[in-house]
Amino acid sequence: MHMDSKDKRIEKNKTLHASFYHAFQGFVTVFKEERNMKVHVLAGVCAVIAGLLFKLTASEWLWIALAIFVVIIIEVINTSLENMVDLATGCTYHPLGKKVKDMAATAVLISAVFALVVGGIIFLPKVMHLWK
Ligand SMILES: Nc1ncnc2c1ncn2[C@@H]1O[C@H](COP(=O)(O)OP(=O)(O)OP(=O)(O)O)[C@@H](O)[C@H]1O
Repeated sequence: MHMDSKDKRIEKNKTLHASFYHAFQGFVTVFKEERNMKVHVLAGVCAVIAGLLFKLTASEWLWIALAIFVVIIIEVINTSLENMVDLATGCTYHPLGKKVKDMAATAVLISAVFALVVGGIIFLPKVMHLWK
């Protein structure tokens, strides 16, 4: 959970470039530190490849894109909350820390189920059709 950044400044971003740079750094940190994020990104890449192979319609692509982005956004928020809990508790046990982390994990789980449902509705009939 420890992040050793060379960038120690704490003032507000002064340029759009700096805002984008720090937002990108946030994504890189979640990707490096959270195994689940790697799984989500891999699943998203697989869905995009499958979408290209099955030549999805525009509305099907919109649902797939929504599912991919929702899961990734919730995972970023989950990781952010986990870090906040560790910061607030000093990585010691606290019942409220447990509540926050468990609820954030629930949000990730619900978003992943949503993505599975969307993927199932779009891809399952196409896969069944291939087998016929
Ligand atoms: N400071 C704490 N106080 C109380 N319980 C905690 C605390 N830190 C972690 N836990 C418990 O351990 C679980 C796992 O916490 P951890 O920080 O390892 O999350 P994680 O394994 O990275 O979760 P996820 O798989 O959602 O990314 C939490 O859901 C919570 O139940």
